Amino acid sequence: MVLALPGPVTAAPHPLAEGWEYRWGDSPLGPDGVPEWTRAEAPGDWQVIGFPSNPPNREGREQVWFRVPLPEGSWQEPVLYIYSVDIIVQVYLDGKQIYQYGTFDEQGRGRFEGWPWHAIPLPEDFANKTAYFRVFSDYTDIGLWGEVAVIGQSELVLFLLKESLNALIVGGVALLFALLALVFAPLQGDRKSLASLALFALAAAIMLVAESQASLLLLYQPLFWDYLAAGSYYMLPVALALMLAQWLSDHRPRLITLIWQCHLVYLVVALGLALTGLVDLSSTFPVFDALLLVSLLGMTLVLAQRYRDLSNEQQLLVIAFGLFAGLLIVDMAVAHGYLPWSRVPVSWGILAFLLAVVVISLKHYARTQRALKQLTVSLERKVAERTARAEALARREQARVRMLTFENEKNRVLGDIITGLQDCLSLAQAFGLLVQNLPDLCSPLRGALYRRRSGNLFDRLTLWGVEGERSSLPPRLDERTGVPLPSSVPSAAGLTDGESFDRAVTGHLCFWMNVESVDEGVVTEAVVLLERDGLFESEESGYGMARLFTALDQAIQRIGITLSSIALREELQKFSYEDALTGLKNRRYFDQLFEHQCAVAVRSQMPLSLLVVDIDHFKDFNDTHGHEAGDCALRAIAGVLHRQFRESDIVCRYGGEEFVVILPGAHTADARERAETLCRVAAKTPLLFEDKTLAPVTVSVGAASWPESCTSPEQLLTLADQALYRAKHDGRNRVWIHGGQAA
Ligand SMILES: Nc1nc2c(ncn2[C@@H]2O[C@H](COP(=O)(O)OP(=O)(O)OP(=O)(O)O)[C@@H](O)[C@H]2O)c(=O)[nH]1
Repeated sequence: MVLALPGPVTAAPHPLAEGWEYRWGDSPLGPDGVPEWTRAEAPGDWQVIGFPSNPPNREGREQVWFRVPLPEGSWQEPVLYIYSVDIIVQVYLDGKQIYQYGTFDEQGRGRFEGWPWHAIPLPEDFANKTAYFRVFSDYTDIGLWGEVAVIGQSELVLFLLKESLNALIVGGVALLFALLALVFAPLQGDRKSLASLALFALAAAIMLVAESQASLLLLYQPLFWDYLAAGSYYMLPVALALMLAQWLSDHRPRLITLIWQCHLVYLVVALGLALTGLVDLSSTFPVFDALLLVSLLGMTLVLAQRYRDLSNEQQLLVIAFGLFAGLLIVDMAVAHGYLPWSRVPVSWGILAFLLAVVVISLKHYARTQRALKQLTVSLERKVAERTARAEALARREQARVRMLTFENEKNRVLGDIITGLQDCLSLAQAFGLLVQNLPDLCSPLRGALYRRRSGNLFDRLTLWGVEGERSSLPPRLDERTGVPLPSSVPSAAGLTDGESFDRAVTGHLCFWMNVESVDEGVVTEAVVLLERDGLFESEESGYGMARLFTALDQAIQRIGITLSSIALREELQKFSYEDALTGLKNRRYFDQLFEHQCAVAVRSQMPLSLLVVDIDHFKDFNDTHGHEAGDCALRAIAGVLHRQFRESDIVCRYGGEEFVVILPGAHTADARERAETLCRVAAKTPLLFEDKTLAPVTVSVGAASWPESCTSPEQLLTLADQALYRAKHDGRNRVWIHGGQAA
């Protein structure tokens, strides 16, 4: 028993710690209706007891009397303060009932009406008088409970407030907790855990306030506060077990689930029965306490088993839980009289538990903040990376669009070049066109076009984009420039790797323009060298350069193919104008050219002569030496003709053993002289055939000149032919000039 009140000082509270006696049973009433046991002289067996609670040998009895002498002292408005009574009481002094709590029936029984504190007003002359207490209880405990003291009315209020202070403060803190947890529960990930914490804190707050003695100062409704205290008290194990279930969510023991379910059911059933009047609220406490004891032990057992599996934070909570549970058990033991009465600081256990939660929550908060910070940093980094990727993609896309536009433009230029080339009759004409248009195709790259002159030597045909002096592109290409020569590069088309070109010509792009001819097969007819600086300097340069290179390579291959067809056509054309046996121009060529030369002569008023040359007795020669020898003779005379006349003269085989020579600008005298020389040289030219030297053949020549022989140059052939006839007729191996004489 702890009486927290100060010692017996006048005007100070005086605890009634001594002189208590008890007596089982109920007093008979005297004729005046006053219980006889309130008279001092009444016979009876009063037993001494340390404190008027739970006298020994109860044996199911529900009625007991206590008495105590009241102390001396002077108090302002003295009251007899009793913390509480199990469960109803009447107080007598001087044979008069001075107080009653609860209703006693005729059998001296009554119902539970709450556990309020009692302030029993005392008359002024109470000193040294004996106070009698008639108590009824069908509860486990019987008698007075807590402090019993004489105290002044105003001191009592202060005393009650002081005693309740702890509970009120902790209750307020717990209520704040509950509200915070309820507010944050919907926002946090572990909302079940927070919700059960909120439930615990709320139940603890209500319990502490409802159980505090100050609550009755606010509202003197003992049963209301007791129901509130009971409900919140019964809710505590539900909230506790729910919290444990959350902590052990990985391996939630069924026992924990069973505990909170049982307590919830008990709460509803007990309060329901008490509220409907089927049982007294007081009688629900012992059962609950027994259940709570079992539950606490069960929870402790589960936690002890799982203690090692728990995190440090959970272990801290378990320790706080242990403290709280221990205080609860002590409180129960005090309440049921197993331990002497004292104020058990259950509120401190609740506070410790809540503080542990605060510490952990703050730690969690700090950790969450750190994680959030890290998440923010990593998100920002990711956003930056994605932005950079998107920008790079956009730049690449822009470059691709530029490239496509560039390629489209180049394809158009290439198309024009190919169309132009298809109209060309000769390679010379084709290269003329390339000189004009290749810069367009290759721009903005600076470069030059080289054409093979002979062997491995290439002449620069054109240069674009740079001043000649400052160009790194050489005027000629040969082995010394480092450009791979056609003979050492079997297939330029196979080289599609820019690096190969780098190795070939450092700093330049080099393209081979291959042309296929009947005579020589595939030869590199031209080389295009491009300076690679200045274009696609961005990060996509590798990509752009590779595409550009591929596009140009394909374009130049197409040009090469087109040039090949021009070369072929040129060769075919050459063959159609050339006599295969002698290599001289043929009659078709003569016909076209003679007409042209006639026109030129008339236009330029330059003289024009024509010789018709015929081998004499060629039939006999063939017959004598054979046709092969005849061919040999034809080639020999062709050679003489080729050597005897100038570049500007045109020598053609007219057919069979007959030749014609057009002499632009030659008068009759010139024609005569040249024809006579021809006759002489032919007659002296030995014929080598199959290691034999045959006798030379002679030729007869008929000649005619414009304007001496005729008015129109077109008449020259007829006139020269007539002259030839005269030369033959006159004996052959001679020259006959039309309109003149034989030579
Ligand atoms: N071997 C060879 N003989 C040819 C060729 N073209 C024509 N001839 C021959 O040339 C001969 C021409 O004979 P003719 O027209 O009678 O004249 P000719 O024998 O030269 O007598 P003249 O012209 O009067 O001196 C024929 O026998 C032809 O077969 C040729 O390409 N090769």
